[in-house]
Amino acid sequence: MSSPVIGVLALQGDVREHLAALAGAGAEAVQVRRPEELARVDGLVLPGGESTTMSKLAHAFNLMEPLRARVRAGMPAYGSCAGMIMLADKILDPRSGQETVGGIDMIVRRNAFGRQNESFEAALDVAGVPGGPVEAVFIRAPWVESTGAQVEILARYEEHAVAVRQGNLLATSFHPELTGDHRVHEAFADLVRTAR
Ligand SMILES: NC(=O)CC[C@H](N)C(=O)O
Repeated sequence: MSSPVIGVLALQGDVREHLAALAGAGAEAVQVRRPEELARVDGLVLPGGESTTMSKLAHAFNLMEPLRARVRAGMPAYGSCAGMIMLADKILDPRSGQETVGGIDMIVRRNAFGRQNESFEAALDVAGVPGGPVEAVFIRAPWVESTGAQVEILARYEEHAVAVRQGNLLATSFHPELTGDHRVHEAFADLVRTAR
């Protein structure tokens, strides 16, 4: 089967790292900054960065409604960290005017791990990612506060859900794009192939 074309939302954040991880996972990876570019991809990664800024830029680039429409229509999407926040139906503690694309029936808490623990790493078993624990890098990460019935929790750190899936939507609190381990991106690329 030909490799799927996977976009990385390139408004802000660690776009390059996701492009490299997708290439490492055998996908064709392209940047998405305009509605025409979004229309051409089979799946989309929403990177880590700053969800408030990403939300504002998505509006400024006329991407918010097209993103919502494609997610509603079933396009596979994967959000890491700020990208997870973008895929959440609800933010517990949004900045004023902060909106999300939504799609995953969950409430997330931004910067949830707090000052003492702003950045840390942990080896986590992630359901659907074979081959042993994933080295998970958390940077001012959100956690999932609560989920609806359709949401599958794929990983937890302590008692908190930090990786989830609902249908074709995948989200992690952590940043697999920073470790050189491409298994999470491979799992997402498989999801995109299956959905095509
Ligand atoms: N590394 C990250 O993506 C941080 C996310 C950031 N704290 C936010 O609220 O968007």
